[in-house]
Amino acid sequence: MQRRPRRNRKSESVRNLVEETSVSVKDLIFPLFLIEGQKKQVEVNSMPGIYRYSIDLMLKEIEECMKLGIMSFDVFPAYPESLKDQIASESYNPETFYLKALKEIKRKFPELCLMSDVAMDPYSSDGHDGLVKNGKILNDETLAILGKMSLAQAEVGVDILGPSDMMDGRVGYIRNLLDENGFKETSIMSYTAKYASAFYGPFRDALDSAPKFGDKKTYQMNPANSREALIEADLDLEEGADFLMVKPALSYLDIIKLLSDNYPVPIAAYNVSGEYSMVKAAAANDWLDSERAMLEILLSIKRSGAKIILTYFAKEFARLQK
Ligand SMILES: NCC(=O)CCC(=O)O
Ligand SMILES: [Mg+2]
Repeated sequence: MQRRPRRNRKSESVRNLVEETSVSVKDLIFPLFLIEGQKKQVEVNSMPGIYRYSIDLMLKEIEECMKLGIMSFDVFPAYPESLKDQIASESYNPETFYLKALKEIKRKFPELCLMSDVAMDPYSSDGHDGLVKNGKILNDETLAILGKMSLAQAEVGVDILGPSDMMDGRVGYIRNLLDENGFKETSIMSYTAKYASAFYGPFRDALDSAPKFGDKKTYQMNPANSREALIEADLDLEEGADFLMVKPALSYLDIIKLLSDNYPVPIAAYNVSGEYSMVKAAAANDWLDSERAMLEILLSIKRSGAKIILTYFAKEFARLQK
C-alpha cells in the first residue's frame, strides 16, 4: 500500500491540521421568539431549551448571548389571535409591541446585527404568507403589504430584512421602496429557496402561526426540485438581494451547494425548528448525543457551502466554545 489515508487521522493534532471546515460563532444567527408584556419567559413545548420572551427578558437573553460571542439575532413575534386580520395590519402599526421591541434592542445594543422576518403569517388571520382571496394566495396585492412592513422595520433600525414569504418579485419591490425612502443601507437576506416542508412544525407552535386552511405549496418550493432554485436565485440576485438563503438546511444540503457553487453572494441556511427538535427528542430518550449531533449538523451545513447559519443551537454552540 503506497497510499494510507489513515495517516492523516492518526492523532488529534494531525486531524486538526487537515480539517477543511470549521464553524465559528461568527457564522451564526440566533432566532428569538418575542411575546407581548413584561417578565414573561415561556418554553416552547416542542423545542426544549427555546423560549418565548417578553422584551425585558429578551434584552437580558441577548446580553448573555453577546457575552458568548453571538452578535446576530433574528426576532420573530408571536401575536394573539385577537390582533390578527386578513391584511396583517398589525405588522406595520408603529405602536405594535414587535416594532417597539426591535427599536429597543437596537437602542440598547447598537453594535449587534438585528434581522427581522418580512411575511404576513404571524399577523394574518388566515395564517398564510400572502393576502387570501377566495382561497387563493394573491401575489402582487401582497407586495404592497410586505412593502409597508419592510419600511416599518427599516424605520426602527433593523439591519437585515428577511422576506420569507416566497411571493414573486418581492425582493425588487422591497429594495426599491427602501431606496426611495432613504434606507439604502438596510440589507435584504432573501429566503430564496424556501421549501414546503414538514420541518417547520415546532416553529408554527412557537408562533401559533399555522395556516388556517390548505398548505403553502402554491408559493413555497416542491422538495422534489433543485433546478428551480437556480431561477429563484437568479431573480433574487437581480432584484438586489444581499444574501441568498436556503431553508430548511439538512434535507437541502444539495441546494446549499448548488447555490454556493453558482452565486458569489454569501449563502445562508436556516437550520429550522424541526431539525432542532428531532435532535432534542432523540437526545431526551438517550438515543443520541445532542452535543455531537449538533456539531456534526452545523459542520455539514458549513461544508455544503453556507457561510451563515440561522440556528436554534446558536447559544448551546457558543457555550461549548467558551
Ligand atoms: N420564516 C421563519 C420560519 O418559518 C422558521 C421556520 C422554522 O424554524 O421551522
Ligand atoms: Mg422568489
